[in-house]
Amino acid sequence: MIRVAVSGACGRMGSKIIKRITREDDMEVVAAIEAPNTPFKGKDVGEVIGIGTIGVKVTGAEELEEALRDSKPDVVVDFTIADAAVNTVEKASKLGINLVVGTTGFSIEQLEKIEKDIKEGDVKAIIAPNMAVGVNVFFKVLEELAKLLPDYNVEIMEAHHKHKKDAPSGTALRALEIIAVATGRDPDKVSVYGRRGLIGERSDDEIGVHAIRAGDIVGDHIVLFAGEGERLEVIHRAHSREAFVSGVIRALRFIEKAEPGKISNMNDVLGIR
Ligand SMILES: NC(=O)C1=CN([C@@H]2O[C@H](COP(=O)(O)OP(=O)(O)OC[C@H]3O[C@@H](n4cnc5c(N)ncnc54)[C@H](O)[C@@H]3O)[C@@H](O)[C@H]2O)C=CC1
Ligand SMILES: O=C(O)C1=N[C@H](C(=O)O)C[C@H](O)C1
Repeated sequence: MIRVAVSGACGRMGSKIIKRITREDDMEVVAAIEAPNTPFKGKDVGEVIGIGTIGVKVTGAEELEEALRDSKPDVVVDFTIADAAVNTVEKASKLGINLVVGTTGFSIEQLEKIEKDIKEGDVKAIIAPNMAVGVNVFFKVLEELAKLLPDYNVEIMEAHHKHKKDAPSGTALRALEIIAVATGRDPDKVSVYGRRGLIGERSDDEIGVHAIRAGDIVGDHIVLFAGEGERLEVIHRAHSREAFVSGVIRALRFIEKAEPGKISNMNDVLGIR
């Protein structure tokens, strides 16, 4: 049995991950962590997320370390916000617990800390801005297209629900990085986030990144490669969060095979080279 602690347990992703784990026969939820001083503290997480009692009480993140020590999970899954995920990684690494992190919106400094904690703790970790199988194939396609069409103008567009806190999405930023690196460009130097005013002509080097927030859009990513007289568009649309949840379940089954002290990604889980 894979013993799983879920941080962000009552959120859009955390609640669906818990629901799915309760239906799998090789894994179980042993801890449910929520924001500090959560009103759900002490309530059964199954009751809170509408699946009935599962015997796991919600704990506030102020007691994260204690909760992890007591529940002894094999893996902590984190779908929260960047600051919270940094803390989850720190505590889990210190206790030698493996990690699956889907949270996005990290700063460079936060990513450096995460990397350092995982290395020092020598734990296994899978961190990916998008766990959907299709998106990870989409990344591979983008890398190939960028090499095949190096002179084409690239624009990245993403659309998400109105509740999403970070922008652009972690997936759009990963797409930017993949395309820039594949064509020998520095993503930080060539990215242009939205455009406004009398900004002049577009340079050939730049990569535009645009974020839409509206209603209940689960997650769309569109990358266009435009040349003279034509354009090629690659589109991934998540219809349901189950696409991400399925990826999390695969990551949970893979993690024992991951390299300790290092951050693995969904390519490692899915065997994409
Ligand atoms: N990698 C992937 O495939 C996906 C990644 N995401 C990312 O996952 C994150 C969460 O997304 P949603 O579930 O839509 O957000 P949400 O806002 O519905 O859920 C986040 C949950 O974390 C809780 N939380 C806040 N601070 C906390 C703390 N210190 N400790 C524990 N819990 C805390 C909140 O109360 C909330 O219940 C975002 O960064 C999002 O971009 C979302 C979908 C797929
Ligand atoms: O917040 C979301 O919802 C999502 N976030 C991830 C991201 O930032 O890329 C992945 C997915 O698109 C849904």
